[in-house]
Amino acid sequence: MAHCSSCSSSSSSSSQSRGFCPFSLFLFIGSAIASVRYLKRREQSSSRKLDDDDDDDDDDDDDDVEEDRPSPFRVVFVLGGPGAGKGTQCQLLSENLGWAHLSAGDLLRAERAKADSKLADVINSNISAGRIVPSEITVELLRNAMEEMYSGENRQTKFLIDGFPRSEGNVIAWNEVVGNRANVETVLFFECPEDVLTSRLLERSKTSGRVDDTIDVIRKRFDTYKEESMPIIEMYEKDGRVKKIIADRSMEEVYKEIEAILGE
Ligand SMILES: Nc1ncnc2c1ncn2[C@@H]1O[C@H](COP(=O)(O)OP(=O)(O)O)[C@@H](O)[C@H]1O
Ligand SMILES: Nc1ccn([C@@H]2O[C@H](COP(=O)(O)OP(=O)(O)O)[C@@H](O)[C@H]2O)c(=O)n1
Repeated sequence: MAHCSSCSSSSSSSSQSRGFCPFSLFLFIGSAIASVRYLKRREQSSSRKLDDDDDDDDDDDDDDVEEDRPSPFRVVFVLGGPGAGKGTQCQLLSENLGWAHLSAGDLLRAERAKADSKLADVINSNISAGRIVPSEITVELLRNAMEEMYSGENRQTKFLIDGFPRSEGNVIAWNEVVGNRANVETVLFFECPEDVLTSRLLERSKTSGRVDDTIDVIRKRFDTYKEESMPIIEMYEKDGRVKKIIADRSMEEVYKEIEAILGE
C-alpha cells in the first residue's frame, strides 16, 4: 500500500513500524472504487457497441446521425410554387448567414445524373412529368446530405431545406427517417401569383437546361403544387410555424425580410 507524505513527514517511523496509515487506507479505498467504476463503464460501453453492431442490420445509419451530436439539427423548410425564388434566396442566406442550403430538387437531379444510379429512371420520369418523386428517395438523399455536412469540418447543424416537404408522403417519410433528430423551427412560404411564376420559369428555361422548365411541364407542376403541396403548407400554418413571404418583390426586399426572420 502507498504511504502518504503527511503521514511520513509527521510520524514516518511509527506508521511504518505499525504498517498502517489512515490516509493511505483512504486513498487505497478511493482508488479501488474508481477502478471498479472504470471497469464497469468499459464493460457497459463494449456491450453497447455490440448492441449497435447487432442493430446495424436493421437500423444501420440511425447511429451515424446521432453519434455525439449534442442537440437536434435546426431545420427551416422553404416552400412555395415553382419559380417563387426559393433557390435564389436560400443561396444568398447560406452565403451570408451560415445555414446550409439543401435543395431537394438539386439532390434529385444530382442523383439522376450519376452514371451508375439505379434511381435515375424513376427520378427522371417523375421530374419530366412534373410529379413528386417517391418520398423515400428524396428523404434518403436529404438525410445523407445532412449527415455528410454534419460530419464535415464545419459540423453543420443548421439546414435550409428547399422544396421539401411537397406532399403528404414527403412528410411521412421525413418523420420516419429523420423525425425528432431535427427540429423544424420555421416554414418559409413564398407566396407568388401564378402569372409571375410562369414568366420567371420561362425566363429561367433559357439558361437552366431543365427538362421541366417548359410550358407543358410548368402547368403540370402547378397542378401538383396545388393538389399536393398546398395542403402541407396549410397543415404547417395551423401549427403556427409558417412565415409567409410575399415573393413578388425584388430579390433584395425578399432577402431582407427573410434575413430578419432567421436572425430572430
Ligand atoms: N424576387 C425575384 N424577382 C425576379 N426574379 C426572381 C426573383 N427571385 C428569383 N428570380 C428568378 O426567377 C427564377 C426562379 O427562381 P428560383 O430561385 O430558381 O425559384 P425556385 O427555386 O422557387 O424554383 C430564376 O431565374 C431567378 O433568377
Ligand atoms: N420534395 C421534392 C422536391 C422536388 N421534386 C421533383 O423535382 C422537381 C423540381 O423541383 P425543384 O424544387 O428543383 O424546382 P421548383 O419546382 O421549385 O422550381 C419537382 O417538380 C419534382 O418533380 C420532388 O419530387 N420532391
